[in-house]
Amino acid sequence: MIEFSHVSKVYRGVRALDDVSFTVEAGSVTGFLGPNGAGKSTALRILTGLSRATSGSATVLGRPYAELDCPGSQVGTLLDAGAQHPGRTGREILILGAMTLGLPRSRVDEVLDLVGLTGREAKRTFGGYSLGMRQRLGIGHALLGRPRALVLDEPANGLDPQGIRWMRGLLRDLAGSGCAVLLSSHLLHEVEQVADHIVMIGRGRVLARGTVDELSRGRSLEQTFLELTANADRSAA
Ligand SMILES: Nc1ncnc2c1ncn2[C@@H]1O[C@H](COP(=O)(O)OP(=O)(O)OP(=O)(O)O)[C@@H](O)[C@H]1O
Repeated sequence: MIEFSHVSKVYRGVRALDDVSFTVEAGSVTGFLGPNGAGKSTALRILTGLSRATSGSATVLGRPYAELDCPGSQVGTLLDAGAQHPGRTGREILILGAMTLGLPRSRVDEVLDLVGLTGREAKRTFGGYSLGMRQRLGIGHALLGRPRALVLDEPANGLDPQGIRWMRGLLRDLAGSGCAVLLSSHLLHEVEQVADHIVMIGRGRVLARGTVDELSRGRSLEQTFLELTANADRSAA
């Protein structure tokens, strides 16, 4: 469903990704974990056609993102919740997204309901939105076209505890209906609760992948994460 195959990316001498391979199956949530600068955003940008791999390939639904027909209705993406015009209202942003995808306006109301934004909040301009509201709107925007794959970069960032619980339920429901969900996060505890599979990267390389149980091996996921990333730092030094 989502596949990275031997993806490497070099930015002017900086190796941001080094031979990254993993898959995300339909009907599952994969948490993509790594410390700052590990290469998570670079990988997600390559997957969604915003950046080009130096070598290797990344595909969604069997094809590179740029080659998908109407990608917005097949793959939902949220890479930067702040990337909207500050003068547009939340509703206008969703209406524009719905129009681009050829969807009726009724879908906008469904999505607002799904992400828990009230009619009053939807009438406010994006510039006045809190980070949590931006995340909710961004997730709603990603879901407009009822995509079969969802790619989210730090979606829980800025959400309050109720928001985090809401998102967990939403992602589980989406996976339950067959969607392939890939999300990056720093929130280990949160990822532990929502993900079926984990991929840990450090310094651009996959350090470990497997189920939460396989990776934590009776300890906390945090301990495994800290140990693996420290080892990666030591071997790079
Ligand atoms: N456009 C760019 N030009 C040069 N180097 C870049 C560029 N984008 C990312 N990098 C470098 O690539 C590496 C990976 O960065 P990336 O943003 O993918 O990491 P990340 O895991 O998403 O980090 P964070 O959790 O801090 O967002 C870093 O060393 C970063 O400095």
